[in-house]
Amino acid sequence: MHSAPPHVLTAGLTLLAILIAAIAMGLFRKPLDRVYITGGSSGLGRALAVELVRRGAHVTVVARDLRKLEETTAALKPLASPSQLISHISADLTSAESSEAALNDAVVAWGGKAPDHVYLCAGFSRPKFFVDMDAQHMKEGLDGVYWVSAYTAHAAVKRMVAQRVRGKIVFVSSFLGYTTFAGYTSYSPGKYALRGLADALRSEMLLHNISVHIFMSAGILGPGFDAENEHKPAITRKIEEGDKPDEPEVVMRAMISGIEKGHYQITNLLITDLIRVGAAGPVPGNGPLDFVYSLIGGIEIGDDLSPILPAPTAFAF
Ligand SMILES: NC(=O)C1=CN([C@@H]2O[C@H](COP(=O)(O)OP(=O)(O)OC[C@H]3O[C@@H](n4cnc5c(N)ncnc54)[C@H](OP(=O)(O)O)[C@@H]3O)[C@@H](O)[C@H]2O)C=CC1
Ligand SMILES: CCCCCCCCCCCCCCCC(=O)[C@@H](N)CO
Repeated sequence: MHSAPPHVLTAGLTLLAILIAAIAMGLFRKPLDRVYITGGSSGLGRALAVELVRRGAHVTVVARDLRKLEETTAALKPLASPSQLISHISADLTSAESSEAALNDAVVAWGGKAPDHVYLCAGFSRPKFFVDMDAQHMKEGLDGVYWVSAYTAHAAVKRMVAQRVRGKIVFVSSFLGYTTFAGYTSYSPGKYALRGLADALRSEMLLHNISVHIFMSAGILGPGFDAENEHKPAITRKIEEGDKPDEPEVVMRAMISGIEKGHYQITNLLITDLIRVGAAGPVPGNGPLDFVYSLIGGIEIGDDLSPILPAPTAFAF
């Protein structure tokens, strides 16, 4: 019977003690994800902030209204452990300068490190007939739907690539970024444009190990939806009866589940999938069911919405 000589035992025990101490000090722990959420003070963005704080990330939310932001971080902090950094930044993201400044502010808390997850949830919608709007309304549409995300994506990608941070950029477009109808002449252009940006960026970011996703959501209940409904033309309302909007938490789960499945274009409604397979272009699909969708989605409906509308179409303009 051989037993280990005492000096080997001592060395082994010392190594073990060092290992236990290192684990206790968190030396082998993966650093927490640094998450940047635009539009994080309301609706989908806020639901996402809550979820990602619960999952243990550092979370910074960005929006304009400081009061809503303060209220949001006050609700987030009790969900976080002491090591998680929770903060907010007030900025109007429709300008390139303030978008870059907001991101610069955010990274200070992370020791200058770029975010590894960027969620672009900010956006708004004011449905109106084209004939009734002025040039200012048209411009605000593109600013508040396209530029509000494009500038932040640009600032974030520059930092992430420079620092070789692998991560994710997630755009939030809409069902109305594939197809559209009366009432959305100031909204759909920006949501289509986001898809054009994301499609090209997805391809470029393969070179940098950054995955790009775009969420083509159906209706989301909440303050944004209430505001758009105040002035929504009756025909717009009527066409939308084909969609039952969901609570932000439900929509947020569909978005996260799409990301986890590795989907590039994420959907949360069957009609969106039918339209996606016809409209998506040269980007990855979501699996074998896409073929089935394309058979149904290929049926031409033109301007006759009767197969999908719940009632005969008598519109009050
Ligand atoms: N609601 C719906 O039915 C649908 C919505 N979407 C899209 O999903 C996203 C979330 O929608 P929803 O949950 O309704 O959002 P909400 O309207 O509830 O919240 C919008 C958020 O974006 C912020 N925001 C808006 N404009 C700016 C700006 N210029 N600069 C900085 N922050 C801004 C708002 O804060 P603040 O005003 O303080 O700046 C708020 O935090 C949007 O992009 C929307 O277009 C897609 C499909 C359906
Ligand atoms: C030409 C083809 C027409 C087919 C119509 C069928 C069903 C209607 C589904 C409408 C879903 C709208 C969800 C997105 C809403 C949105 O993004 C805004 N609420 C913005 O906030």
